[in-house]
Amino acid sequence: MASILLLNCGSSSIKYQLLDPEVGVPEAVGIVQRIGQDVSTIDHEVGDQELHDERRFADHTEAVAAVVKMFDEHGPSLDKVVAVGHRTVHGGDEFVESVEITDAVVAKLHELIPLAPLHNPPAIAGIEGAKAVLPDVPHVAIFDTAFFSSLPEEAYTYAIDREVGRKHGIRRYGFHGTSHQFVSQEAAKFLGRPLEDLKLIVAHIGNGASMSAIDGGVAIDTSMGLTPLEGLVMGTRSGDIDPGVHQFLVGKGMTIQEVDTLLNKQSGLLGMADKTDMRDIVAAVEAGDHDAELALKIYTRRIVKYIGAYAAILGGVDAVVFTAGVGENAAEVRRRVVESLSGLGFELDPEANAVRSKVAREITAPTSRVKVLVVPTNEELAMARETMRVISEG
Ligand SMILES: Nc1ncnc2c1ncn2[C@@H]1O[C@H](COP(=O)(O)OP(=O)(O)O)[C@@H](O)[C@H]1O
Ligand SMILES: CC(=O)OP(=O)(O)O
Ligand SMILES: [Mg+2]
Repeated sequence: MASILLLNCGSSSIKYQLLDPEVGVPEAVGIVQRIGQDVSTIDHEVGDQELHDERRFADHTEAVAAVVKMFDEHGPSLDKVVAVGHRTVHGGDEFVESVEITDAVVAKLHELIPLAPLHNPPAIAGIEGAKAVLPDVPHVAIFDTAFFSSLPEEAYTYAIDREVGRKHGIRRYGFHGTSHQFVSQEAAKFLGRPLEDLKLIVAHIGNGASMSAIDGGVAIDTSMGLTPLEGLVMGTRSGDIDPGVHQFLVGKGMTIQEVDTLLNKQSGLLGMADKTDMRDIVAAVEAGDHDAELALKIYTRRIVKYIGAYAAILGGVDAVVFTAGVGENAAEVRRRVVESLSGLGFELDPEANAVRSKVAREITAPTSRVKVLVVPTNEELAMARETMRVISEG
């Protein structure tokens, strides 16, 4: 029995699991939410016990301590943990694959904070918090950016002055890589075809959202860029926008910091319709709310645009794959996207699309020119496997 503790520290949350990668079924699963707000919550599931607590966690350090306390009080014991895997969003140029975390690695992660200000500080807090409690086991950093280190030069280079680009390391990195890779492998298994033969478009649509074009298992393009702001419309992020907006708003009296906060935290679904959660958006649309309807149209249109672009870049597409919180659960989003693509031969199977399930499934009709799949992601399982690989090779 080799239990691995997996920590996925987001900007305001920590998702965690205790998992033996060979068994695949978690021994414990939990989530801390609304870290830093007036009331935070922690939910810890072990066996058929579901524990819930509400308290303020001022930061990720306090939240990690609360997670450890849950394990101490309700189990399972962390004594048999052999390694800890940490989701680490930005690896920059420095890290193109997972690494065992040393003090030097933590120092580099600090240097990368400007590239992922919402994501890297929580990861560092998670690493420091978990190392304090489990100092004698290896800790492994698994980078969102690693899977996209295969991007061709013409996909990762921005069309700006090349000296400025090189000097400051301005390039597309791509994020959610662990999920894009895992889901593409699962899609190949579902289709019963070798991944090497498949042209796939993966849409990882959660609170943060990104798409990728994957040719034979290799990522050749992705929608997130230097930072996790580019690309799709997200819960609070604008995604693609005219870069001229920055200068324009600064001219109107905003500071560049305020513009950055606007685009990262006050835009997307929240900015357009006052709600970040797709369940609330869909409910508002059903109630006839015009802002929510417009937000959903903009949101789905962006996904449709990327599908068209990536089908063209790939030179054909075998399957489009939806995953993550919205992709797996929001049938209305999938319906709108697939129906918009009818001109390209996409044909939705409405009954299959309405099914709620935790397993991979197809949601298009047998006559559809392109298959559309829903494939649940499991970043924690992929992270556990990766952690085992690093420590056994280490
Ligand atoms: N049943 C549901 N129907 C529609 N959307 C859902 C449902 N459950 C979750 N979501 C959406 O998924 C999002 C969370 O997705 P997730 O992949 O967990 O995101 P993240 O990892 O970025 O926190 C929520 O903000 C919500 O918009
Ligand atoms: C990189 C990123 O956007 O991550 P998340 O979806 O967890 O916010
Ligand atoms: Mg996520």
